[in-house]
Amino acid sequence: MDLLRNVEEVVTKEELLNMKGGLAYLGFEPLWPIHVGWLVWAYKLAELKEAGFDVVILVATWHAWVNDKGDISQLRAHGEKVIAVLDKIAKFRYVYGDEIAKDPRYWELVMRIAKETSLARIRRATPIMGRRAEEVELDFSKLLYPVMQVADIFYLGVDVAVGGMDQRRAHMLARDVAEKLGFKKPVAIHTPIITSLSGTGRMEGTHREIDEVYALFKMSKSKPQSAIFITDGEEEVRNKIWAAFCPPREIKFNPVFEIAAYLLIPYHGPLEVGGRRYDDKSALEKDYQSGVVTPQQLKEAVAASLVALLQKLK
Ligand SMILES: Nc1ncnc2c1ncn2[C@@H]1O[C@H](COP(=O)(O)OP(=O)(O)OP(=O)(O)O)[C@@H](O)[C@H]1O
Ligand SMILES: N[C@@H](Cc1ccc(O)cc1)C(=O)O
Repeated sequence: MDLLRNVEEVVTKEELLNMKGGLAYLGFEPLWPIHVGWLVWAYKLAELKEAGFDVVILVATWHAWVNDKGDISQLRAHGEKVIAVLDKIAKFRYVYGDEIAKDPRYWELVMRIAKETSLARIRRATPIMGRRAEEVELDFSKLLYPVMQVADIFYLGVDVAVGGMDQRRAHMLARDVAEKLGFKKPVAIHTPIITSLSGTGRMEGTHREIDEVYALFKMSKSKPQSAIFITDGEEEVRNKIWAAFCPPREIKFNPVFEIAAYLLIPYHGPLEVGGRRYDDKSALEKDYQSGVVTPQQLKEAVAASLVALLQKLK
């Protein structure tokens, strides 16, 4: 099993390759319906499980409440629906944020981590909650969110922290604080992010770090027009893909190409495009960039394959 395939970044590869199993974790804010971007990490977690890791998923009810996504009981109900989909991919273990928050030891960890962290660093970590630093100024609880996410890692005893690229600041903070507090330093695996179906628009004048760019322009359930939901029917999927941003010969921030490259080819391949079969993303990349594969061909192929994949998860 190649754990390094279809990941954007591993910190560090050597540490991961030297591991013989351990606890891998990912957290999500439970809100239904989820979009297809989530499948990228779900399949990576399934690979980790297959490789012998114990995989625990944190249903982050508390964090989602802090992030204004609903009250705890509503969020738990959303979480159940997400778990029903993940169950079709692999049997993972689940813990709930509101359960671990009942333990005083959890809050002791929060305080110890906060003591080792500057306010400036916490402000820079807000992409992990899908927000810009300016947005959290009026609600102090949101500044505790990154500290809680790091506390989750130590509380659960995580060896490998998994998340999309927009989550990297939590994991880098956990690595730094682990050293200061003498805790186990987690390896971080960051999976690729699928861009919003409407693309990024014009990005000039925005000198942003890459994880901020991802947080702003990713396919996101907060922007329903940007996303293909797991609940979308065949016609909806086809219409959305048909209308999606998909510039010819351009693969960067091209959501249709990314769905093919990061989701369909690795986990539901091979992908049949314009009469050719692709079981490796670099071949499709080359053919798309040279114009051998057109946006229309790519859209047709992605829509058909995605409809079939979603069918399996319903
Ligand atoms: N577009 C995407 N492509 C790939 N992974 C994603 C995408 N969006 C989110 N993720 C990953 O899914 C996990 C949950 O993220 P998050 O709750 O922010 O997703 P979301 O559904 O877009 O929510 P929101 O709209 O509230 O930001 C994180 O690990 C994140 O990196
Ligand atoms: N920050 C994550 C959710 C999360 C919450 C707590 C964690 O420990 C990990 C992840 C997101 O927005 O999706």
